[in-house]
Amino acid sequence: MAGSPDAFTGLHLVRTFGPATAVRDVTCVVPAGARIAVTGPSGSGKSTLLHLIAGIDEPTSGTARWPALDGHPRDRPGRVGVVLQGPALVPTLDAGENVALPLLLAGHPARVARQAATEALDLLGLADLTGRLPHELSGGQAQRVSVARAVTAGPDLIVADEPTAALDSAAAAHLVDVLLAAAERIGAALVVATHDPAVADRIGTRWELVDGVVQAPGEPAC
Ligand SMILES: Nc1ncnc2c1ncn2[C@@H]1O[C@H](COP(=O)(O)OP(=O)(O)OP(=O)(O)O)[C@@H](O)[C@H]1O
Repeated sequence: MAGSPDAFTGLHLVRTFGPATAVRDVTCVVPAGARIAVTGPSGSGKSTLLHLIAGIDEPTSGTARWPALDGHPRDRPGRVGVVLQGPALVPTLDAGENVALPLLLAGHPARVARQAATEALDLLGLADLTGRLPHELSGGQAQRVSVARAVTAGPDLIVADEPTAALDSAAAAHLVDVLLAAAERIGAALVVATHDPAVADRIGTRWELVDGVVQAPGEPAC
């Protein structure tokens, strides 16, 4: 998407937790429509970097910007879609209600939110799951519903932290299909943290994190 503003830019991002430095001077750009896999060993800072990119955590120093949003994600509900590790659906709401939630929180009327949720589930081939409660879903189905929830408000950027971690290889492949299809349909950039080389290969550009620093041989992060 040449000419479109970048989804995210990070300048000298540092995030420390007490004496531990999780992200160490990362300068990176997520262009509009990009497909980026963030890989690296356990504890290398993948989740921390993704939280900074999603705007759900603040850097200790450095600058995080979302040019496509013209503001911070906290002030632009639904414009950054987030899929977190593990079960993240509200257990008392059915799949359709979970997917409608970001729009309800952004102040849309219930009827509009429910309609958009139905369309998001439909587009991703998940319509048959609409009325099911989270405990009636498999792990893979729950993660696919989480993707629908992340995209229902039409974000510019989708951030998914180890979305396939608890899934077998077939369910992981299906989840990647759903993520890529969702990003394509809404024209969003996609950043996925993963341990799984097969998942990383399908996403595209790879950022390798080592000890809080992005190593991206042949494919600079900035
Ligand atoms: N809230 C926190 N409080 C203290 N330390 C933290 C916190 N979050 C992360 N860390 C530390 O920061 C470092 C990076 O953690 P992070 O979760 O970002 O790595 P990761 O690459 O996502 O790991 P994994 O692949 O195991 O999920 C680790 O040393 C971790 O212990």
